[in-house]
Amino acid sequence: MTSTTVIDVDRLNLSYGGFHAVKDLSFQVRKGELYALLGTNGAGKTSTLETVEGHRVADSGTVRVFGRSPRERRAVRSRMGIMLQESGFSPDLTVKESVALIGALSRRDDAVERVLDIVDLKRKSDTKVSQLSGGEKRRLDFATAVYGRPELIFLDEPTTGLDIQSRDALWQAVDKLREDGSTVVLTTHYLEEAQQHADRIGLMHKGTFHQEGTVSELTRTLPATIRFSLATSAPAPLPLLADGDGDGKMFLIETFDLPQDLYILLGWAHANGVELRDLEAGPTRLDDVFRAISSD
Ligand SMILES: Nc1ncnc2c1ncn2[C@@H]1O[C@H](COP(=O)(O)OP(=O)(O)OP(=O)(O)O)[C@@H](O)[C@H]1O
Repeated sequence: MTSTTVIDVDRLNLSYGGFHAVKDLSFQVRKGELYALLGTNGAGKTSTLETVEGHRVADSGTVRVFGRSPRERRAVRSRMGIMLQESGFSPDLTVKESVALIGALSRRDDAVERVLDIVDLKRKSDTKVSQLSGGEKRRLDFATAVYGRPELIFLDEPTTGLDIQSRDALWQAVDKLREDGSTVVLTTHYLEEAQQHADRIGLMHKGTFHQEGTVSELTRTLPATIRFSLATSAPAPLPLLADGDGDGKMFLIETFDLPQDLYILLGWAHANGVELRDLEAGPTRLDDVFRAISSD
């Protein structure tokens, strides 16, 4: 563990009765990183995060947050902002009262108006929680992560139920928090958001990491694809190994060097006067990595 390590999980094990939900899991999150903990349903993400947040006790292994046990609530909790899947604000409180309550509970300093502005709920300040829409409730949940600019922020499926504008606004706010030095741990099933925003990803499956690394480290394990069709049969043999669709007109090329193979294919088409119809060159996406592990 170095001075820049914010979270240090070492050989964590968690069980429910006889069911071993998290198995010897180790990872670290460094200061300023956005670390995405992703995985298949039931992989153990929530159980792991609950332990890191100090809500659950490990069966074995150690968890350190800012170098201390997350169970040391006073020392550690005031430095964390946790946006749960549902915060459970009292339905009878107004939005403004709920945000003020976050301040009181977190013991962090901030101005309620500033937080309302960031989560775009100023116009709803005096509205009761029970009268908010699903997306507005989600933005109120986000206030728990924003209030007092916590050093460590947990975002548990933060954009579920948000429209595209609210999503963009949330990610802008997260970017701003990161500029101010916050470290972020994200879980989400929206893989394109993780692909776009995460520095590193821990990909869980059946209680352990299937892979861990940057987006490019994860996606480089699978080939990218080039797809096209030909209007007529090819006048010369294709320059690359391709799968056809049976009638010889649709082709799929799998490649670990997309720019190079695209260059070769376009050069071949040009030299032979061939029209490549419906040409699509797609880099490997996290979805592809996911599909590969889900079929294990
Ligand atoms: N209180 C509990 N009692 C028994 N089993 C549990 C309990 N909580 C979780 N589990 C089991 O532990 C495993 C991991 O659950 P967990 O909620 O950590 O997964 P997850 O990765 O967050 O899943 P999801 O993406 O579906 O939310 C699952 O198989 C789940 O059924």
